[in-house]
Amino acid sequence: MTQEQKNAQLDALCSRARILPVITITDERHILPLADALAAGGLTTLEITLRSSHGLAAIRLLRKHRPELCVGAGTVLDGRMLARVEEAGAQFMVSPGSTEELLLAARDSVLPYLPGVSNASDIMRAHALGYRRFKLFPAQVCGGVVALKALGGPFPDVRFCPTGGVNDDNVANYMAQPNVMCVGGSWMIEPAALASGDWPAITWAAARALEAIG
Ligand SMILES: O=C(O)C(=O)C[C@H](O)[C@H](O)COP(=O)(O)O
Repeated sequence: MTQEQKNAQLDALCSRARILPVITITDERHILPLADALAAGGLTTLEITLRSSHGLAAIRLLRKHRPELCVGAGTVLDGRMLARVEEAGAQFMVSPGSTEELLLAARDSVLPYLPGVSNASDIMRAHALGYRRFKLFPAQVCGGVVALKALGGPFPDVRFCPTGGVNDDNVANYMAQPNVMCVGGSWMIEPAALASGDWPAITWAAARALEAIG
């Protein structure tokens, strides 16, 4: 698959998702009810991070039992992790930053990949390899909407998924930027709700996040 085709795949995936919940599983028993709670609130494209040891198992479980969801892998840090998420059945990959190793390995993968960038140099390195779609991370720290406006000048063909510090108060402003295709974040998964298994609260927070972008 060409890089252009993967960019088109990412466009379709991100515009369908609008908000990409970033999920770190700390207890295997949370996997299905958490995914169901988010889906009930309208969030059906999920990024499962490999921050915890349950990440790969969660991707496998969701692909097997929730085929209607779109399940990607986050925190993919190197080629070895990339191979594992492919094998687990992930439908897309995301990383917080980018390395040449990962950018090259992901070009050979069938999976669409959103490399993380935080500045113009990061974008230029990946741009030279054909990448046009990025995770801006950590978005708020990188300058948020002001940074997105500034990056739109030199990179008119680039679109972003800002992640890191996005919340109900700023999400609409992010989504209003012409170079934003979707946003990512964990704000709708409140730790207290997760710990107590308050799934309706998570459904409500997911729906509220979507409502915030209209
Ligand atoms: O784990 C990764 O691979 C990351 O890149 C980090 C996450 O995307 C952010 O931690 C989400 O940001 P918050 O919504 O502010 O929690």
